Amino acid sequence: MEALYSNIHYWLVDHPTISQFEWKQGHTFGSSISFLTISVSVYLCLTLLSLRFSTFIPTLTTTTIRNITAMHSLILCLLSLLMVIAGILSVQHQMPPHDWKWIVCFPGANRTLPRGPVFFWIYICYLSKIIEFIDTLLIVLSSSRSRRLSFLHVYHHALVTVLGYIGLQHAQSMLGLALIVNASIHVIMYAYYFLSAIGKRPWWKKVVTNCQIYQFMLGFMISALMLYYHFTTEFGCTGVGAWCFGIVFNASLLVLFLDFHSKNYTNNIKKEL
Ligand SMILES: CC(C)(COP(=O)(O)OP(=O)(O)OC[C@H]1O[C@@H](n2cnc3c(N)ncnc32)[C@H](O)[C@@H]1OP(=O)(O)O)[C@@H](O)C(=O)NCCC(=O)NCCSC(=O)CC(=O)O
Repeated sequence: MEALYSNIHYWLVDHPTISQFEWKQGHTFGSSISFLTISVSVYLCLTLLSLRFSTFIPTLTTTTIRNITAMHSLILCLLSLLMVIAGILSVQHQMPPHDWKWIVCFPGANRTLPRGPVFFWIYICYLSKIIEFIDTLLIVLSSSRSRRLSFLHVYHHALVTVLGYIGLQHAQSMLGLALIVNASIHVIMYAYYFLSAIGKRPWWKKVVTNCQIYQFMLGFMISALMLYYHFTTEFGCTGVGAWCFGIVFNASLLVLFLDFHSKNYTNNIKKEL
């Protein structure tokens, strides 16, 4: 058992590529402003064009689209699970001994650089947000696109990538925790999408939405703690400027998800009554 743990720890934390990782703008793959701008612009342009010219876009047969979405969702589900495990091990490894405050507040005044295993996995999470653009492509190519290509979906996919970039660039406090929480939610979300795609639509759709809503609420609570440390400790916390963008995004997603919740589930209760 111990040998298995050491092996996992080596491949997820201690391997030189991971332990010596450093986000260097312009050097690390995907770290240039042009990479970010082009990726997000191409994503938005193609999505808007597909909305504008939806009648010209062929829809794939149900079987083809289901097989591709099932495979894509399974890959993202497993990748998210990997990020949860690696995120926990990396935080444990990189956190100074018994300094629990570090989880929500990386020491400021140039004392924290975006390097080491925690930032490696945040970086993988950032790249995974670009892979998640494929979700939108799959929706566009499916027959249910008019129902599922929502503002919430496109807004989330475009902005989360930008915020991941800004967070890495500024070694934003709380990102390690955000990685673990968000990847955990994505494990169940992509499991839900996988099961839907293979025709076994789970009964727990509402549970997934509730978990997403709790995630955004938790974001506010942890932020309050981070701000407390920021204003009461000698060096403050890193990336408070980047956090300002993040918290506005968090608030907007909370509003959009509450709206999604009331539209999708409140009517069901009324129908049941
Ligand atoms: C329960 C939810 C996860 C999903 O709600 P939806 O109404 O979109 O779900 P649904 O029941 O229509 O989904 C089932 C349909 O999705 C298809 N499907 C399968 N895999 C998919 C994938 N990877 N991306 C997009 N769609 C996919 C299935 O084949 C099925 O199609 P068919 O219906 O044709 O059989 C919800 O809580 C939610 O997140 N809603 C917002 C919509 C969204 O885009 N969410 C993801 C990004 S936001 C996010 O990720 C926030 C976060 O960080 O937590």
